[in-house]
Amino acid sequence: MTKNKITPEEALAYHLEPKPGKYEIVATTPMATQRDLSLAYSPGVAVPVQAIADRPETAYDYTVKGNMVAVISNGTAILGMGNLGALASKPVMEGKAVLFKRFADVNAIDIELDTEDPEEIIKAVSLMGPTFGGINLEDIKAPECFIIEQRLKEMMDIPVFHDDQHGTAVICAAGLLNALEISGKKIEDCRIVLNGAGAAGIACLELLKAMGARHDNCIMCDTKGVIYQGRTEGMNQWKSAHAARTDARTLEDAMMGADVFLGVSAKGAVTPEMVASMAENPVIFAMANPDPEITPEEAHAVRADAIVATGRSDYPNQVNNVLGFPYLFRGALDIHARAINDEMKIACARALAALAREDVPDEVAMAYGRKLSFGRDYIIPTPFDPRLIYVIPPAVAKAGMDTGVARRPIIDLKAYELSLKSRMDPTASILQGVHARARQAQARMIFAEGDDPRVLRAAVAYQRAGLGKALVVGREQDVREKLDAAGLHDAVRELEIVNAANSRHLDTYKDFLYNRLQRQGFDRHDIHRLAARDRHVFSALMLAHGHGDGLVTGATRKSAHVLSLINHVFDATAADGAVGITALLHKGRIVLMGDTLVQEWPEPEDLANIAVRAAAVARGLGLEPRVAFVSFSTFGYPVSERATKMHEAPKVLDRMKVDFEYEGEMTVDVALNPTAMAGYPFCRLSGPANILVVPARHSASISVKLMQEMAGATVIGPILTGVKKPIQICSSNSTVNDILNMAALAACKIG
Ligand SMILES: NC(=O)C1=CN([C@@H]2O[C@H](COP(=O)(O)OP(=O)(O)OC[C@H]3O[C@@H](n4cnc5c(N)ncnc54)[C@H](OP(=O)(O)O)[C@@H]3O)[C@@H](O)[C@H]2O)C=CC1
Ligand SMILES: CC(=O)C(=O)O
Ligand SMILES: [Mg+2]
Repeated sequence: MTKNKITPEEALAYHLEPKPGKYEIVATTPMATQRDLSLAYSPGVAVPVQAIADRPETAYDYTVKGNMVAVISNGTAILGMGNLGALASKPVMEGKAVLFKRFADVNAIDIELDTEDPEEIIKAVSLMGPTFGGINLEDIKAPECFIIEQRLKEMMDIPVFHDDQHGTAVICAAGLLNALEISGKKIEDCRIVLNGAGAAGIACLELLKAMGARHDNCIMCDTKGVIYQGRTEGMNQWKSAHAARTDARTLEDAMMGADVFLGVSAKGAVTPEMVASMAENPVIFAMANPDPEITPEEAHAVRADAIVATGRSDYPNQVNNVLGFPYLFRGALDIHARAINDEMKIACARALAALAREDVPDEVAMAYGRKLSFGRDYIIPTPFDPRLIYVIPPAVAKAGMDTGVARRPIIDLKAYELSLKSRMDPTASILQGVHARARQAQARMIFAEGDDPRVLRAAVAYQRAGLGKALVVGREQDVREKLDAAGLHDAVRELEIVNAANSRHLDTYKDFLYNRLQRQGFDRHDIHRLAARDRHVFSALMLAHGHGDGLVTGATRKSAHVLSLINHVFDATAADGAVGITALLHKGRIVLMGDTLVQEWPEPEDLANIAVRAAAVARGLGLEPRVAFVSFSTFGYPVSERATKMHEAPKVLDRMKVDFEYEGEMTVDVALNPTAMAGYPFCRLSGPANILVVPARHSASISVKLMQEMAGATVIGPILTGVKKPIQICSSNSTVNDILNMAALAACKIG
C-alpha cells in the first residue's frame, strides 16, 4: 500500500499559500457599470427586499440563502485533538467549507464561536436563521452538542445537523452494512464494541440499534472503560441510555470475542492484543482523526482476516463524514428542506452502501489508479467518486419529500439527477485522476533544474506524495543549501541528487551524443560541454538511457531554448511530429489547445497530426475528444487564404479515418457555444469542442496567455507529445504546484 507522507512544513505551506486560508468569496454578478450598481444596490435592491418581506420563501430565489450553509464550531472537540478553542478550529472549519463546495457545490462559510456555554451558542446560531439554508455544527464536544443540536432543531426552520454525530453515524452504518455482508454476519447477531461515548459514538450506536443491532450485544466504552449498568463515574443521560448489563470493565475485556469494533475515541486506544482476541472475520473501524485507534498495518499483522477502515484518506476504506455531509445538505437544500430527518440519513446510508456494491466505472478506477471492486479493501465509495453527487442527493431529497420536510418538492427526479451530473466542476477531478495514476505508475522522475527552489520543492512533494522517486540534477551542496532555505532540511536525505561528476554513465552518454551529433558540426569538446555542463542535455541523456522514467524541465529557461537542447538527444522537432498541447481549465470547463510549443506554421497534414495528438491527450485525461479546427471564418465564410488550411485539415482526418469527432473550420464561438453551433445543423460535433486546433503557434500563445491573464484560467502545459519518452516542459513562471502537475503528467505518460 502506498502511503502519502505529509510533513508539517507542507501542511503549513498549503494553508499559507497562495493566500492565507483555503477559500475566498467570489461575486457571481458583474459590478462593472453604473447600471449594475443601481440594480445590485440602491435603488434596485429594494425590489427583492420588498418581495421577500411580502413572501419570505422568495428569499430562496433572490438571495444565496438556498445554497448557503454555516459551518459552526466552538472548537471543544477538534477532530480527536480535544478542546483547543474556537480560533484553533478555524482550519478544520474552513476545510469543511471547501469540502462542501468541492464535492456538492454548496456554498459554506465557517463561523467560530468563542464560548463553551451552550446557551450562548444556541442564542447566536438561532439568530442566524435568515442567512442560511442549513446549519452544520462541527467539532462541538459531547454532551453539550446534544443539547445545542436538539434546541436549535426545535427553534429553527432550516436543517440543523451535527456532522460529528449524524454524518459519522451515516457513513459508519453504510460501511458496516457492507463489511458485515462480506464477513457473512448479520447485524442483529453481532457483538459490537464502540469506544468513545461522545458526539460520534452515541450517534453511531443509536443509528446501528435503529438498524437492527441488539442493545444486549453492544458495549460502549469511554476513558473510564466499559459503560455498564450501575456505573456512576463520568456518566450522563446519553451514556446511561447505552449502559450494558455486563461484567466486562475494560475495553480489553469487552473486545474479547467481539465481531465489530468501532472507534471514535483517540489515537492508539486499541492494542494488537485486543484485536487478536476478537471473533473470526472481525470488523474494525478505527475512525479517530487524524490518527486512528489502531493502524490497518497493526491490525492486519495480528488478524489477516480483519476488515479494517479508518477515517483517513491514505488507507483503503475511508469511513469519514466527508462522504455524507456535502450530499445530505445538497439534497436537503434542493428541496428547501425544513430539517434533515432520520429517514433522510438512512436513505443516505443505504444509497452509499449500494453504490459501493455497484461495478466501479473505468473513470473512477482511472482516478484512483487501481481497480476497485466490492470487497475487503473497498466497502465504501471513495470520496473522489464522481457518482456520489448524482446518486446520494436524489436519495436524500426523495426521503425528505416522502416524509414531508420539503418546502419545494422536486417534480422530476430524473431531470434533477441530470442537473447534478453537470453541476460539478470536472477540472478538479481531472487533476486528481492524473495524480492517482502517477501514484500507481511510481515513475522515477528526473527534475533537471535542481538549482531552482521551486523545482526542489516540487521534487520533494513528488516523492512525499508517494508519486515515485525524484531524481534531482544539481550540485549536492547547492541543493542542500536551497532545501535548507526552503525549510526542507530532511529532504536532502530523501532525494537522489545526480550530476555529471557523480554519474557512472557520463562516458556512455557522451558516446551516444557524439554518434547523434558528429555530422552536425559537434566535436568531442562540444559533446563534453553539452553532456557534462548542460543539465537539460544531461537529464535528457539520463532519460534516453533508462536512468529515469520521465523528465521535467523548463522552469528556468525559455521553453523554445529547452526544447532545442532536448533535441540534441531526442527527435522532438516539428518534422518529427512533436506537438505541444495546453490544457485550459476555467469555470468548470476544460479545453485543450494545440500546437502551443513546436509547430510554428503547421500545414493541413500537421494540423491533422496535432488533432490526433491532442485527442490522445484528451483520452489520457479521461475526456472524449471533440476537435474543432478554429479560424476567423466558419465553414468557408469569409473566404480567406489564411483560413484555407483550416478548411483542409478535416479532410486529411477524413482520409485517416480517425476514431474521434472533428470539424472545421469555425470560429471559437461556434466551437464552444452550443447556441452558435446550432446555426450550423450539419456540424458533425455532438457537443461543444474540447480541443481547439489553431492555425499557428502565435495564435495559440496569444489565446492561452489571454485566457490566463484576463480570465484567470488555470493552464496546464504545454504537454509535449509525440516524443519517444515522457518529457514535460514547464514555463518559467511555473509555481511549485505547476511543476508537480507536469511531473505527474510525465509519470502517467500523458503525451
Ligand atoms: N471518521 C469520522 O468521520 C469521524 C471521526 N471522529 C473522531 O471521533 C473522535 C471523537 O470525536 P467526537 O465524538 O466529536 O468527540 P467528543 O469529545 O464528543 O467525544 C469523545 C469521546 O471519546 C472518549 N475518549 C477519548 N479518548 C478516549 C480513549 N483513549 N479511550 C476511550 N474513550 C476515549 C471520551 O470519553 P469521556 O466521555 O470519558 O471523556 C468521549 O466519550 C475523534 O477522534 C474524531 O476525530 C469524529 C467524527 C467523524
Ligand atoms: C471527520 C471529523 O469530522 C472529525 O474527525 O471530527
Ligand atoms: Mg468533526
